[in-house]
Amino acid sequence: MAVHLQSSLFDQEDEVSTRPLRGIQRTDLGHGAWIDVLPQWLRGADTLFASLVRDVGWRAEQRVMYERVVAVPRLLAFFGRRDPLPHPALETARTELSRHYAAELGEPFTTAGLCLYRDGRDGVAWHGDTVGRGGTENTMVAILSLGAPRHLALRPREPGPAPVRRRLGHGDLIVMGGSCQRTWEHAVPKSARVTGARVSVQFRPDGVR
Ligand SMILES: O=C(O)CCC(=O)C(=O)O
Ligand SMILES: [Fe+2]
Repeated sequence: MAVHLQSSLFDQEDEVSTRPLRGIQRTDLGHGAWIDVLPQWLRGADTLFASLVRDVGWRAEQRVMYERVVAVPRLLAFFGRRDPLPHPALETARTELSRHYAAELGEPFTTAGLCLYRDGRDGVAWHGDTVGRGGTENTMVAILSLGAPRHLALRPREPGPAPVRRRLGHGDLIVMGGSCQRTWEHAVPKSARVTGARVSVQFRPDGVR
């Protein structure tokens, strides 16, 4: 697949590994929601990005909108708890996240959802991950971002707290936690300023979608 990785996204270590999660910074969003952010969590992000773009069986999806079938503007792949992940570094990343959040989350991260945003015309509209337990229970969704930087925008469902926006760069980690999936919504807005492709890897516990 012809996707473009900016040459300024330098992280050209061949070996892919994660840095300690110790320094992760929490922001309380209000309404019981929070985000944790750790820039440059991953070393060797170029290698992992290239490998995922090349090796993952990306699927185009369609959905019905205003009675018409339209293409979902991003490519997708999903790995359930028993599926081998498409790169060993993702297994390590999932294990590290499960260890770091064990006490607070009370269960491990198990599944991995992958999205490929081919350029700035791809994006995802406002939503919460509420298909499963995230609609009724506190949970966590951890996102590793690779490739061209994109914004993750967050807004509360009920008025009160101010919306927030985080620029997710190559190798960055963001974790949405607490009530975030049911009391807030998130989106990756389309943008004419985006210069290349981005891969997002979302780790979730069982039953959260
Ligand atoms: O691209 C991202 O990091 C967010 C993806 C997302 O919100 C989702 O797939 O549910
Ligand atoms: Fe989401």
